[in-house]
Amino acid sequence: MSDPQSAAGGGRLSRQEHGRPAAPVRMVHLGVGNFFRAHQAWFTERSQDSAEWGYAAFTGRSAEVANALAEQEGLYTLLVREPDGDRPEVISSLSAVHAGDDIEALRGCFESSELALVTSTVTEAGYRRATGGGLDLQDPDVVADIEALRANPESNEVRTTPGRLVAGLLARASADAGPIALVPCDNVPDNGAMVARVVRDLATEVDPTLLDWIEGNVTVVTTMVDRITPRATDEDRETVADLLSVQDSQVVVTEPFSEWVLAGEFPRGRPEWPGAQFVDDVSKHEQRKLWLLNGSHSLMAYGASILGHETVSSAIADETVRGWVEEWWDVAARHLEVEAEDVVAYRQALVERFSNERIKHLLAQIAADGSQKVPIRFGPALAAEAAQGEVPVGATRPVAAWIAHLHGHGAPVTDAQQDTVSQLGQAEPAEAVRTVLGWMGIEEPAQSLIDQVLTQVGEFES
Ligand SMILES: NC(=O)c1ccc[n+]([C@@H]2O[C@H](COP(=O)([O-])OP(=O)(O)OC[C@H]3O[C@@H](n4cnc5c(N)ncnc54)[C@H](O)[C@@H]3O)[C@@H](O)[C@H]2O)c1
Ligand SMILES: O=P(O)(O)OC[C@@H](O)[C@@H](O)[C@H](O)[C@H](O)CO
Repeated sequence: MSDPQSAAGGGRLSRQEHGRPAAPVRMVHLGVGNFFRAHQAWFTERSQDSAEWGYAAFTGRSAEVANALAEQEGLYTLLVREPDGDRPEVISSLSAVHAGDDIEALRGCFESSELALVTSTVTEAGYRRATGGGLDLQDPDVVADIEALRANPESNEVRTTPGRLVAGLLARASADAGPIALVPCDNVPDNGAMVARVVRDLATEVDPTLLDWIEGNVTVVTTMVDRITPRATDEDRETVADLLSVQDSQVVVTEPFSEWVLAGEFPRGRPEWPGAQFVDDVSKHEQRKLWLLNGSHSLMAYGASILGHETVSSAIADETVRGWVEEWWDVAARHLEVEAEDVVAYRQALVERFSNERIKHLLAQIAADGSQKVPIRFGPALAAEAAQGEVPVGATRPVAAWIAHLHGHGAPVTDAQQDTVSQLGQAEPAEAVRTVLGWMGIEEPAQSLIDQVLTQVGEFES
């Protein structure tokens, strides 16, 4: 690897300067957000066999990131934010970058027998699920994708992630290009089963004969992914300009920690991905991370923003907030499958990670899309507590904080289910609590439980 400092002063990153030609495309990624660039692309960069494994990356929605990355030949700087300084790494694993609506290019990738796997990070909402987990067949974009692909399997008018995956699989089946692995990397429990289901649901509507081909050729890998990756700022881009003498509009900032646990088959191989763990079942890793890390993130996003905090590091330094987090962790820990000492160590490590003041992780960013996050982060432990009788305050506080947030307190409300959450915010409070508890799997909540949440909502709003 050449010295990135040799890149032309103040110029752009270039493959020639960096000394790494684009690797052959053997992977597709959907959703070129910050996290993908800090995680899957970085693991690939660090693989011993990275010269054989290039990504064709497709944006989720707008073409902006694809255009900007194309100007830099797919290269970008990952700024690893250590507690005492920044370490820049130039990442070159994106061999091609396309706008998400370039379905022709997507189809071309799927038709190649060289393509081995498809990773995705399109947010929880991007998989277009209805309550219950199946594909949302009422979603107008899903309906449009089904109509477009029914009318023409080679249609270029495909907008949703399940639609794009099915368009790709139709092309691959037709080209007889062989098996492929789908590898979702979003914070969704059992994300492999989730993707398998929405893909099958959409294929069923478009062309049921594809189901047999999927059965014989598509494996779905379930993953637990972790690396705190906030959005980069102008200041971060200036830091890279100072450190590397390049103007990089696509800087990504991340923490030093990273974790990737995967379960499933890769019929056409994969990069070596150093440090990734391959296991039979990710569920205990996934619960530990989703409930302890993401759960406390959401609790702080709603509760601590009401106290005026803007970032995770500021929130966790506040003793009141730290107390809420510890109370939630005490509840979650009772329902985790991992060893008690692992939970203790994980909690300590999380406090350290959250306290990294140099990571400006905005609570407002974490607060988005609560309708997709609150039930999966808090529901299982809360429902288990409710089934046992009296529910500790640490289990209900996150729900109360979210409802106070929907009432207009703390971070602004942005949600993929905007209509639903607006109605919830305007509903009679006890009814809103009942509805949210229902989403958490508590169908007939005791009046005492509803009263407990209402009291906590009142505390947040006073
Ligand atoms: N940022 C993190 O710290 C982190 C860590 C672990 C996992 N994740 C997972 O990665 C996902 C993406 O996070 P990020 O930090 O990259 O966010 P981001 O905002 O940087 O990127 C989101 C990506 O998803 C796409 N997208 C958004 N809504 C979509 C939709 N409805 N349909 C299709 N594509 C859509 C966007 O176009 C973009 O490419 C998260 O939702 C989370 O599940 C993030
Ligand atoms: O990315 P989201 O929106 O699913 O959740 C917000 C954060 O909790 C999340 O990004 C964490 O930082 C991440 O999951 C750490 O690995």
